[in-house]
Amino acid sequence: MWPASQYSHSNVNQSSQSNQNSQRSNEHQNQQNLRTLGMTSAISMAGPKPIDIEKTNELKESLIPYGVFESEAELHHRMEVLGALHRLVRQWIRDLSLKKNMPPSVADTVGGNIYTFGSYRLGVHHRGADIDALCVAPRHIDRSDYFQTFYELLKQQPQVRDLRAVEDAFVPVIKMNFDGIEIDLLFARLALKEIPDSFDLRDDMLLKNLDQKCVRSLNGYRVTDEILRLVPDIDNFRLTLRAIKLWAKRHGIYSNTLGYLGGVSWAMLVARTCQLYPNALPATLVHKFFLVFSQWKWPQPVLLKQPDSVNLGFPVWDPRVNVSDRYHFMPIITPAYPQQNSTFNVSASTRSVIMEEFRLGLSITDEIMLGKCNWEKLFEAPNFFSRYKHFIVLLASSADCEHQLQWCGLVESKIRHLIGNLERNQHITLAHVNPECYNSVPLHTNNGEPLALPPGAPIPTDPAPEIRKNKDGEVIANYCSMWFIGLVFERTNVNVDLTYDISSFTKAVLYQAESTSMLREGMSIEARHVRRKQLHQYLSASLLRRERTSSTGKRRHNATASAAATPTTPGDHANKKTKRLSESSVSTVPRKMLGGHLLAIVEDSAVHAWLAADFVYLVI
Ligand SMILES: Nc1ncnc2c1ncn2[C@@H]1O[C@H](COP(=O)(O)OP(=O)(O)OP(=O)(O)O)[C@@H](O)[C@H]1O
Ligand SMILES: [Mg+2]
Ligand SMILES: [Mg+2]
Repeated sequence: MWPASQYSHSNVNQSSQSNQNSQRSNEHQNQQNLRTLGMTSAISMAGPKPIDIEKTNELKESLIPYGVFESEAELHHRMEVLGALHRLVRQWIRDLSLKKNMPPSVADTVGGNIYTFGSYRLGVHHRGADIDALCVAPRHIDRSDYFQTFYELLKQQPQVRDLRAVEDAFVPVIKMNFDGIEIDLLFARLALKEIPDSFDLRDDMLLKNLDQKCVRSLNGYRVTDEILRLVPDIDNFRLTLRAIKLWAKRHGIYSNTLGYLGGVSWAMLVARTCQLYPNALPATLVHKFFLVFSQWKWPQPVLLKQPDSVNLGFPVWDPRVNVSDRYHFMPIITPAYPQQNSTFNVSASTRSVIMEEFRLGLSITDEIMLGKCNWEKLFEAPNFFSRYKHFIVLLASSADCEHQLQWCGLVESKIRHLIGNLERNQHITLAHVNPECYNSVPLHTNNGEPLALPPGAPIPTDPAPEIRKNKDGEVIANYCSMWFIGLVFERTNVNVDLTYDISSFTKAVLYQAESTSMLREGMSIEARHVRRKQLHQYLSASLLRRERTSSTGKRRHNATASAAATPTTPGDHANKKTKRLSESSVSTVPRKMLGGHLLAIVEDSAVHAWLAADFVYLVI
């Protein structure tokens, strides 16, 4: 039987719900008060005034409607899921040890553990968030075993859905949905004969002789552990971080993949704020967070402590040594050896979007602290779609639900390269990617067969429209996901050619899919320019209106617009391009071919563009 208490210290989620945990945080606080936290002394040691207590209570209340806190039953379910996973790991390691000719008496003692990290371990995960966990195995169990036999074992479990292995990633991971809970499970093999039950992974020397992938996999746990140790008061840190994470999600700047900040980066910024105001309460800490980071002199790094001087030869972030580290836009450095910049994906565009949000956050929290408005204002989602006149819509389609999950993962992980390409275009001042992924629901005919429609087309009823089929004559369902990028141009009345920026991106994605044998029939990627008034062709009016209503987390929208985006197969582009142009809403505009590029002369001199996977031309 899996001992739940084994995890009570590392897995407790809301400290207010656990005496044991708040006891731990008090002890922790006392220890922390004895030493200076962080790289500098505190900005203010001031304790709370009655108004801070009042504002903090209001803050806590205002978070509730957003599903930030889980119920006891939901928390309990997570513990059960972890228990089941732990038993599976133990069973797998034992069976495999026997298969590797280990005597049963020894196989019974080699152990193996699950360690949680990330937001769940920090105690700040919101409802529906994933659990990040690390499977730690003794030395005779290999990474290849993990991706073969353990994967197979998981596959046999009736509670496991959406199982996928990402073996060649920078940090290899098995992802799954275990009885309703999303799990990211990493693997590390230690150079030890056995892994005792409550084994501590803090010792840097454990990393000696481990391979890079194991070191990176252990890093998440070690970082989370260190963050908790480096904040002066864990409860205040947690509530502040919950508020900041919610704010960042609502404002579309929560995504490591897309070049904004991910959970661990937000945690470190909040931890630094807590160090600078060690006795402040969450309301003040949220306010000070915006004060500190709206003024931060990037690329000056954010560090939670003096980096360790361990030297085991693993690469660490150090701009004195690595020239490339000097070009990072917003370094936020993890506190455990080997220290890394957690914001490697941030670009000039994403940093300017984040900084603008910090400034707005400061002015709103100024008002809140003065009693001029309440916390809801901080969590109001700005309307992304009314902010820009021009957008690029990126469409990723495939023929099957499972393919779509994989395909979207790959495309999303590459979007920052498209942003990079657009940023380098001299006519573009800002390329602002919205981290939301919108899904268009496959449409069906009266016979229940799937249906694809070109953008802008009304949904036909009778006669039944053309059904897309593969080479074997089977009907192809169309799953299409969309991302939107808002564009700001430097000026109007110039010609802007985005052909290369777009096509180099789509080609690179297709190339990668092909070279990793991921590409399947029906998978396609396409980028189109749309103007604000054309957005209704992609997003339903209610969704466009809903921009301001509440919801948390990374949403996957169903964008049931009057028309679903047209999926294409990679070989389809040439035909589709001509077709799309002739169907375009600007078909009355005179056109002529210029040097292989279509030039559109737009009478109202507004920006116009046609984008295809391999063709883009803008006239401003
Ligand atoms: N860019 C990164 N650099 C360093 N560590 C990272 C990075 N991204 C993820 N990690 C590690 O993996 C952990 C889990 O990542 P994940 O994206 O699930 O974030 P999280 O902190 O758990 O927040 P969320 O609530 O969004 O899941 C992080 O806490 C961190 O330890
Ligand atoms: Mg997580
Ligand atoms: Mg995760």
